[in-house]
Parts: sequence; C-alpha cells; structure tokens
Amino acid sequence: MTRVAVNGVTGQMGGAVIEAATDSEVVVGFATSDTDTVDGVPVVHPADAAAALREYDVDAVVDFAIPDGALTVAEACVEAGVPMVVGTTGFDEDGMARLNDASDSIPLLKAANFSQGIQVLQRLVREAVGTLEDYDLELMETHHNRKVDAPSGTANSILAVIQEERDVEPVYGREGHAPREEDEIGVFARRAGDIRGEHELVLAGNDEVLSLSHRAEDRGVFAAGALDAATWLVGRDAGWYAFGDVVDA
Ligand SMILES: NC(=O)C1=CN([C@@H]2O[C@H](COP(=O)(O)OP(=O)(O)OC[C@H]3O[C@@H](n4cnc5c(N)ncnc54)[C@H](O)[C@@H]3O)[C@@H](O)[C@H]2O)C=CC1
Ligand SMILES: O=C(O)C1=N[C@H](C(=O)O)C[C@H](O)C1
Repeated sequence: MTRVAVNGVTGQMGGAVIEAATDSEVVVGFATSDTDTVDGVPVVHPADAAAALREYDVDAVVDFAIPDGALTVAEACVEAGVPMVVGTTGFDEDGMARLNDASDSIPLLKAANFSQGIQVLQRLVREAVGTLEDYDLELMETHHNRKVDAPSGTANSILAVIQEERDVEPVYGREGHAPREEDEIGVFARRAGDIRGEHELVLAGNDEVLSLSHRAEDRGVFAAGALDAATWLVGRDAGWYAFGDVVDA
C-alpha cells in the first residue's frame, strides 16, 4: 500500500484525496492552517515537511495546494528523496523552472488535470486541429467560484497542444469593436457555483461546427488519478513524468 503525504490537505482536493485513498494510505498532510488533523490525518506545517516525510516513511507526495506551497514541498521532497505528484496549477515561468530542477533529483509527475478523460480529449484535440486546418478555434473553461487562477491549467495545457499543431494567437476574453483575426483563438474562463471543471474546444468552418468537451462530475476523478500516478511513480528514476505515461501504462 503506497504511503502518501498530501500537500494542501485542508483544501477541497486534499479532502478528496483522503476520501479516494483506498489502495493507498494518507499518512500525513501539509498545510499552513493551524489545524492539527484532517479526517484523522496529522497536519504538519510545510516548513517541517522534510522531517515529516522521513518520520512518516512517506513513499510519495500528492500536491494540490498553491504554487508557492508546492515549491516549498518540492524542496522537501528533494531533501528527503521522495517522489512528488504535482497537481497544483498556476505556476509562473520561474516556478516551472524550479519544479524542473527538482526533477533532476527526484521522480516528479505534473499534470494540470488527473482525469483520464482530459488525457483523451487532448489527443482528440491534436487530431482535430491538425485535420481541420483552417477552422476557427475557440476554447472555454468553467470552474467553481473559488478558483483563483485563470485560465485553468487544463485550458492552458489544451492550448499548448493546439499551438504545437497551429500558429494561433490567444485572445483572453473579448470586448469592444473589432473583427476576429484569422489566427486568433478566443480563451474564456467562467467562474460559478461549485462546478468541478468543464472544458470545451469549438472548431468552426466549412458550414459545420465540431465541439470537443469534457466535464468532471466529482473531484474524486482527479484524486483517483493523482493517487494512481503516485503509486506508478514510486521506484522510478529521477526525472520529469506526465500523466499520459500512467494512462498508457
Ligand atoms: N491537477 C488536477 O487534476 C487538479 C488540480 N487542481 C488544482 O489544485 C490546487 C488546489 O485546488 P483546491 O483544492 O480546489 O484549492 P483549495 O483552495 O481548496 O485548497 C488549497 C489548499 O492549499 C493550502 N495551502 C495554502 N498555502 C499553502 C502552503 N504554503 N503549503 C501547503 N498548503 C497550502 C490551503 O490552506 C488549502 O487547504 C489548485 O491549483 C487547482 O487548480 C484542482 C483539481 C484538480
Ligand atoms: O481548480 C480546480 O477545481 C481545477 N483545476 C485544474 C485546472 O486548473 O485545470 C483541474 C480541474 O479543471 C479542476
């Protein structure tokens, strides 16, 4: 049974990981709040993460926090030699570089979305955009009203796939009065209620519209994917890994 530490354990995803852990065991969590335990899981301040990783004999860290928090725990994982699954989104360029540096010392697997459906959606997007070369592209995402980063990490990952296939210029929202440029891709982020995560790419042209979309019904889908990734990651060489490696395993 994989012994897991959860970074961001007091959050929405932290709770979902604890709930989803059946073939794994959450033995400790990291958070800055002064909570002592979450659902019986001891909570440790991230500043003490390296010692806790050793004390609780952690096999892998599953991270769903904030970028700065993920980077703090990544340093602890390097110090303790513990693999890390990074689910947090919203990293800037420097943050991504620091995660990449950490992967020189530990196995690190980062995914903006740990659902298998989004992995398949990205593959369908690549085929559709590569085939329907002159169709207009518009990308939408919708999340709960507590989400602080926009566009979503998943939307950015879908955009990255599109940009590997076609030169497009993202336009983040639209207002005012101007024609749509041919190489534009509109990117829109909606925030409402407790929507778990919806993504849609519209390809329009040639008197037809193709829509590729995904909707997460429960945070458990992400938690299960991250726990599978953690078990898969244990024992591997140091390096940068992707969730597609797990889905294809
Ligand atoms: N990769 C994926 O499949 C998914 C990724 N996410 C991402 O996970 C992150 C967390 O999402 P939620 O749980 O909804 O947010 P949340 O706001 O409910 O939870 C974040 C948690 O991090 C804690 N935190 C704050 N500062 C910290 C620090 N320095 N060290 C450790 N923990 C700290 C907060 O106390 C909170 O408990 C977001 O970036 C979100 O985009 C969310 C769902 C799925
Ligand atoms: O904040 C969320 O909830 C989610 N965030 C991830 C993202 O930014 O793509 C993944 C999922 O869509 C849920």
